[in-house]
Amino acid sequence: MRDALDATPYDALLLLSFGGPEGPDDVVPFLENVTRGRGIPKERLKEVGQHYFLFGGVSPINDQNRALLDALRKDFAEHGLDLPVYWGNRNWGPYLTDTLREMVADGRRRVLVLATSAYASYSGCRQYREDLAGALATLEGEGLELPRVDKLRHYFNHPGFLEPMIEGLLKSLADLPEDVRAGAHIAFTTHSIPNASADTSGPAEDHGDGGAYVKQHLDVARLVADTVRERTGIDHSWRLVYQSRSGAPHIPWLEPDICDHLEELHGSGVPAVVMAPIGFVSDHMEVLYDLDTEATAKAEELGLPVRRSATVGADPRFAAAIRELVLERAAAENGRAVTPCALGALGPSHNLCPVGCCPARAPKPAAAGADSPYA
Ligand SMILES: CC1=C(CCC(=O)O)c2cc3nc(cc4[nH]c(cc5[nH]c(cc1n2)c(C)c5CCC(=O)O)c(CCC(=O)O)c4C)C(CCC(=O)O)=C3C
Ligand SMILES: [Fe+2]
Repeated sequence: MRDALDATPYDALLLLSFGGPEGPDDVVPFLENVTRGRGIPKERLKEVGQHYFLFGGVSPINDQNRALLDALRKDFAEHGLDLPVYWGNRNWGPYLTDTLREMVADGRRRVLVLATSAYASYSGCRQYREDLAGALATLEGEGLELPRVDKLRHYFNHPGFLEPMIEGLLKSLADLPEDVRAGAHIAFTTHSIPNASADTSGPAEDHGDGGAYVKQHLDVARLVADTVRERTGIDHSWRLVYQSRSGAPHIPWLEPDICDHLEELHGSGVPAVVMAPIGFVSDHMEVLYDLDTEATAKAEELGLPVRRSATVGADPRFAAAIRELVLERAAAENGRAVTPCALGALGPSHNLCPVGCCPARAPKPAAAGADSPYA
């Protein structure tokens, strides 16, 4: 029998995600929650609403988070790690504030947060930290004793995040017709963000020359492409491209867009493409609509064979990686020496976001970082 694992000082893990509508009546209020104070054009919102209505008003993201919760609980139980796992969202129920209130009622004092975003950026990191601060402020206003909240480091370069991604990509390549397979190009995709956010993503030392967001994605793309070459013997061409752009057209966002990229590839005689959404943790709406619907229709129009590879989702290797990250962080908090696990050229990401990491346009309190107003 294995020794029980110990996550002290932590007494709970909180899965913190985006949230999504669960039926047609939820779509408009959900989009209002997402875009409150963010200046997204009305036209774009109508369009995005249609994406959800196309799927019955249901985002797949909630079921994927339920599957991830199951995978985490199963993995923890199998390894004798007695750590309760909770779930709260930024934009739809179960709402973060309600979950945190429930955690306080259950007596949780040291909470470790797993956000469903693997990379540094305002949208993928600080915005979640702002939501945590907002939830803590609400609970403080209710006179509750606040738990201490920490956030797990970015896991984009953890083998448990990368291995399922590589396997999915190999599967998609194998699924292409044989005559075009060897010549297939890999389009690694992630969410486009404003250039200004990309340039200031990550700690200050990364700002300016593209920022941590692009650097981290390029590191993953290179690693995955290298591994595919080692395993297949084929050197596929690849590029990091972007999807799901919103915001006003005159504001520069990361480019090229996947659809423009497909057109360009077709024009230069590339025989097939695999789209690999390395920027996302699960097959949620951005993947189902922007890649599987829109970009796939574009490829069909061009007569370009295309496949889309799977995201990690609730893969048991990802759940195991989260367990390892939890134990790694617990050891660090206890002052024990640990060797953080990370592949690629960048090394393990910081445990505590430094002051000025992924700044917001308008500064707001953010928890679980060096500038947190909550210890
Ligand atoms: C970096 C990043 C991630 C990856 C990291 C992470 O996963 O957190 C991500 C994930 C997601 N984004 C999602 C949905 C939306 N994002 C929007 C808007 C925006 N996203 C942005 C960035 C990101 N977004 C940005 C810079 C905006 C512009 C407005 C702003 O500055 O805040 C809008 C408004 C309409 C639109 O413009 O599209 C929606 C509906 C969903 C849920 C999907 C589902 O329901 O299955 C998920 C997982
Ligand atoms: Fe988004």
